[in-house]
Amino acid sequence: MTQSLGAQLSTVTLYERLGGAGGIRRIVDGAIDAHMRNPVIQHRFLPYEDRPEYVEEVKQHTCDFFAAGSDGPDRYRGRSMTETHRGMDISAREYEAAADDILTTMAQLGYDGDTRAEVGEILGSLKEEIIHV
Ligand code: HEM
Repeated sequence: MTQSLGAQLSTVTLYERLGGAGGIRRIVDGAIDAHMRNPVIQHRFLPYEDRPEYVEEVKQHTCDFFAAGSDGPDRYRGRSMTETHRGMDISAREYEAAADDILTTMAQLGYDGDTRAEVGEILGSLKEEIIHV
């Protein structure tokens, strides 16, 4: 019997639909580039421009974080979301700008609406751990 689309989707992890480690890396690279150009949040990221090794480390942590959160391999060794963003006093507007950058990058890379919505939900679930902490 042919599987319904819903049943097929439930057997393919989000990690696989994101294109695994390579796909996630393209999303993270594109999103960080977008953050650097986004007037709402660029001031948070531009100071790191002259620390390429550190940016690479944070990008690697972010890739591992996305992998772990999408049913891929769990190698995340970075800090918790609250610990990472504590003291930055990130506003809801800044949070939305960062989430928009990620979802817009995904649209530009050709990810379908369902996959983008799923990532959007995961991002939404992290909001309270990131803003005003
Ligand atoms: C949308 C949801 C967000 C997620 C999933 C997220 C995730 C992460 C992760 C995984 C790291 C690396 C942690 C580590 O290396 O230990 C990180 C670092 C960072 N994030 Fe976020 N973040 C989000 C939103 C934001 C927002 C809205 C801002 C500011 C407007 C922000 C600013 C930063 C900065 C500046 C760093 C580098 C911190 C440092 O090491 O000094 N993030 N984030």
